[in-house]
Amino acid sequence: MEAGPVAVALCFLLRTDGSGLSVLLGRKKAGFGAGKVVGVGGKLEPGENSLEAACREVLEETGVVVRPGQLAAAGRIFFDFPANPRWNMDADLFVARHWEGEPAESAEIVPAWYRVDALPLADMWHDAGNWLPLALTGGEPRLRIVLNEDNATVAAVLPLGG
Ligand SMILES: Nc1[nH]c(=O)nc2c1ncn2[C@H]1C[C@H](O)[C@@H](COP(=O)(O)OP(=O)(O)OP(=O)(O)O)O1
Repeated sequence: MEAGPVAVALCFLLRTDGSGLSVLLGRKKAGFGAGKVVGVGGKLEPGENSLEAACREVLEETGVVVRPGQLAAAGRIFFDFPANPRWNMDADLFVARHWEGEPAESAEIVPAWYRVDALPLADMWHDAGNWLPLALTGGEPRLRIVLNEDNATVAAVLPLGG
């Protein structure tokens, strides 16, 4: 029997300053997607919902304290890896404009602020351009991203059914 997708939660901290809207992303130091700039987040632990997982991952990866009530739903993306279905992930996206603390490097990521109108797409997963700008600007994407056999480039972007 094939296992279902792994549930993950991603949380994008957003701030506005003189140069416009910026988002906190992280360069991944190890694990899945190492070397890439990625959203802060990761897999749900048993018994956790995605809001709780998002808050825990923000704390673990950046040291920032954000509470479930400070998150707003920002979409849902199913990362579909037909060549390696064990990597399939069902990601709930959140944004937050309020939190406590300053981001700091952790064992998992090096966090940094990026302008939303100048996202580091060349350093991210190829699919990020298909969903991240929309998610950060209130478009609430609900998409299935189908990866090619190389598990990297995008084969198709489809609406999420159901
Ligand atoms: N195609 C894709 N595009 C993207 O932008 N992010 C993706 C992606 N496929 C997976 N991800 C993200 C979602 C999730 O946050 C992350 C993988 O989860 P984790 O960071 O928890 O995995 P790791 O293997 O590093 O951690 P452990 O759970 O400690 O093993 O990769």
